[in-house]
Amino acid sequence: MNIVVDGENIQTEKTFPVYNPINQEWLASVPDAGEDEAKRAVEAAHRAFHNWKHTTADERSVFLQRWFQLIEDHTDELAEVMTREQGKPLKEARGEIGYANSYISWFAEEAKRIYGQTIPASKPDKRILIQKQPVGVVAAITPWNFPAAMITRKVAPAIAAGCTVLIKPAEQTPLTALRLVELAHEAGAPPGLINILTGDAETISNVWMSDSRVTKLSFTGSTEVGKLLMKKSADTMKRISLELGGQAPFIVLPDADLDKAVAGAIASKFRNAGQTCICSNRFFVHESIVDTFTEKLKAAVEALKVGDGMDPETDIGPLIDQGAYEKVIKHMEDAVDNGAEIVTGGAGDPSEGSFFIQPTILKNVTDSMLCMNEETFGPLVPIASFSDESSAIERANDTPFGLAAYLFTENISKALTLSEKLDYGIVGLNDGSPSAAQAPFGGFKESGMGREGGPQGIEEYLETKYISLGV
Ligand SMILES: NC(=O)C1=CN([C@@H]2O[C@H](COP(=O)(O)OP(=O)(O)OC[C@H]3O[C@@H](n4cnc5c(N)ncnc54)[C@H](O)[C@@H]3O)[C@@H](O)[C@H]2O)C=CC1
Ligand SMILES: O=C(O)[C@H](O)CS(=O)(=O)O
Repeated sequence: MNIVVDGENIQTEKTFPVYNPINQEWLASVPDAGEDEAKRAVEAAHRAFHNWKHTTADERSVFLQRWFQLIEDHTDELAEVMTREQGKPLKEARGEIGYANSYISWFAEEAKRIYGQTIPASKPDKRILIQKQPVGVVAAITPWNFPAAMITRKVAPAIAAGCTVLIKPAEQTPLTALRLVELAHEAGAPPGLINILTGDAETISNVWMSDSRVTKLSFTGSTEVGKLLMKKSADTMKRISLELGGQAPFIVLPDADLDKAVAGAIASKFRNAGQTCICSNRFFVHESIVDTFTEKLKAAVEALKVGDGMDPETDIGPLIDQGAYEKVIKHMEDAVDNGAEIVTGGAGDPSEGSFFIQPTILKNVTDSMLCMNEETFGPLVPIASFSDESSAIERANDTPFGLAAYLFTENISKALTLSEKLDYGIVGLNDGSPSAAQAPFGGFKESGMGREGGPQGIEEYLETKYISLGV
């Protein structure tokens, strides 16, 4: 696989391997780009920006539609690449390609709706005109858990807005991103519009973060790295969008439809083997229904099949690496050591190089346990009970994170009033799968800043200018 800078396929002397997380099988070696390539990419993107920003909305939309169609036509191929490098089940990978593509189709339309304004002036001899202009060269740094969607969720609005892009995908999952960029060039991307580098994250990002020609950073990943990049953005005052960690509460009120709540728990917890930033992480279930809910959830969890993502029957693949595996086991063991009980699951596969963990439910969980205070990022369901709603909301909000929360109730006034009290950017109300390209995805507090998707998503790549006209 090649990286692409200024429309050219580039190889480097040094490369690094990409492995299949299910068996550590070598899949490919990709360029280990460094400072020189990172600088070349900025040159290319900056040069291309001075052309791309003058394209019409229709021209940008037509390019995005062509890219969309090529991705649509290559769904099976892209999904297989993703499953092999990331481990998620093929059916989920196909779903992600469709989800990733929905951002391209959404912003192919939004490109044509970048409206300005005129504002009535306070003086008769003035006219006030508001315009939106592209922010410039965008650095996009993305995580391994959604190797396609996290690319298009940034690149599509940036291009629609008239920007050019520098992409650094996660080292664990570069192959999907490289293939997406290949297809973008088949769709007619001009040289320098989309540049993608694989290599040492710190080396590449240090070049981009210190170059004032890079005017925007869009990052998705851990809060720790997000904070680091936010600091590095200050020297050149880059505009920044950060989609960071989560620690979603999942609250079940006594009047909830328990079948809906169980379906919502499965959807919000086990997608990508629990490796999504909006996965439910802490379950708060009213004491009057906690036993029934737990039994129903146990039956649903025990029906999930753990295995090779290439097997169409598989529901849960391996975790991405040893570190991810060890973190989930640590959370599980800490909870049991402090009094939690395993309802089902509880086993990992300790054989070397295997990162499987059985989907696990813990009951009698208390708020002091690690799994209730850290993002587990794995197939673990810690269930704590509550007696009154206000304490449940208070405990749900008691975290530095504020990305997604889930609430199940059939009482509409409780649904609305309690959703309003949840300090989260996303609330799944009787819904375990809130993500959609039409919705502004993003968090409060240390879960990040800015929004991706929805009408707000393109604003991240636009500057607002007003022209004061003397008449
Ligand atoms: N809010 C959201 O939408 C999402 C948040 N996340 C969060 O990210 C974490 C898991 O994803 P990871 O890929 O492990 O996160 P990560 O933060 O380690 O890596 C994300 C990206 O940042 C790069 N990176 C790592 N260290 C860097 C540095 N010092 N300078 C510049 N770039 C650097 C990586 O190469 C990768 O491309 C979890 O905490 C998860 O919650 C992940 C996906 C989506
Ligand atoms: O990386 C993630 O966890 C995604 O942002 C979640 S989603 O948008 O795919 O739901």
